Amino acid sequence: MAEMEHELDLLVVGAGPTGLFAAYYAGFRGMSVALVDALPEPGGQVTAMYPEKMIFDVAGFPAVRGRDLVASLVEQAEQYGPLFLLGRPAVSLSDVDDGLLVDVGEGDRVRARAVLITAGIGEFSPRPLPAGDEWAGRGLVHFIPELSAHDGHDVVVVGGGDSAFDWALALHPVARSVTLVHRRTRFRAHAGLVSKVEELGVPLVVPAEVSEIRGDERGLSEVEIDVEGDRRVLPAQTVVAALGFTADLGPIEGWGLALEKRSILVDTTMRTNRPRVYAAGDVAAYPGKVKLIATGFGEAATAVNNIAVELNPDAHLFPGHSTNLT
Ligand SMILES: Cc1cc2nc3c(=O)[nH]c(=O)nc-3n(C[C@H](O)[C@H](O)[C@H](O)COP(=O)(O)OP(=O)(O)OC[C@H]3O[C@@H](n4cnc5c(N)ncnc54)[C@H](O)[C@@H]3O)c2cc1C
Repeated sequence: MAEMEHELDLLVVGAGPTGLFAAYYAGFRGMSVALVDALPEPGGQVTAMYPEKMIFDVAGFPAVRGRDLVASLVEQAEQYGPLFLLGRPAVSLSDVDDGLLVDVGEGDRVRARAVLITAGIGEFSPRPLPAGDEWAGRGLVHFIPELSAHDGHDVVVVGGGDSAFDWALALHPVARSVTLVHRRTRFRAHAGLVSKVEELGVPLVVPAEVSEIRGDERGLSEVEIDVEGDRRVLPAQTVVAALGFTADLGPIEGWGLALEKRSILVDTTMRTNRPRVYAAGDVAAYPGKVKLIATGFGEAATAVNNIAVELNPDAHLFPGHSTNLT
């Protein structure tokens, strides 16, 4: 495929809650914007780790399910038609005339007048399932963007933490069967969550390890597990390897930014030490920082309004009230 170069006012690196809200805000301020994320789905930590959990501390929502919050953020951002580049890591950052050039993999680049890094805790890599990671994308998944894709499936969930039990709970109403397999007899998951899954009658097979995944070109069809030396075969069209994620700022650490531990130092305008490069959300550090969704939203607005002035010195820092749009 031909390599592409996109040219925009603002590139947002990371489509988690902070990046999504920043994309909305940049559109509201009249900027053209692209969002790049290494994950194939937007929503950052919320989508990857707790889409089914209720969140109670997002302003205006007494309770909101993770996936619903992400869907609303996407809908809000889409009003201004941002370009989504998903499943693409931002690899390098270099200065060019009047802006910055970011390599987003596969030879594609984004030329932007400013860059806002909302990379959270970095790129996630799921911990692999040793006995079958070659089935990834063919029935083996590490997280589930759309529950209905597993409608009527026999599902084997592997893991013993909160996410494994969250997936078992979420899949139970749609799947034909759900079985949870864990290599230890004790679970790291919250006891209340374990009880809920037990009450649903989901078999918890412990101590057991997946020894082989089998199937054909259409996808996987069964999972062989080793239960203390006994081999058992479970039918499965989906295996959820909920073994956790490792997160790493990766290439961003080499972008010449002032860092503190694994975060990017910013001033009160969210500006980093590199011209026209800003940071917000979990990845941004300053004294007194609190890493929460609510904080990221405020920082996104601060960053984008300051970027608006940096790109157009005649613009006002205060954006006006969104209520004036109607
Ligand atoms: C289990 C759990 C429960 C939580 N519960 C709550 C809660 O109740 N309330 C609350 O306020 N917060 C909660 N949090 C924290 C909250 O999820 C984070 O504060 C929030 O997700 C931060 O959003 P963000 O957009 O800044 O970063 P993230 O959500 O981390 O998103 C960053 C995105 O950047 C992408 N990225 C990173 N590096 C690159 C790169 N080089 N190129 C392309 N993309 C890249 C990542 O793939 C990711 O999608 C919880 C977190 C966890 C793990």
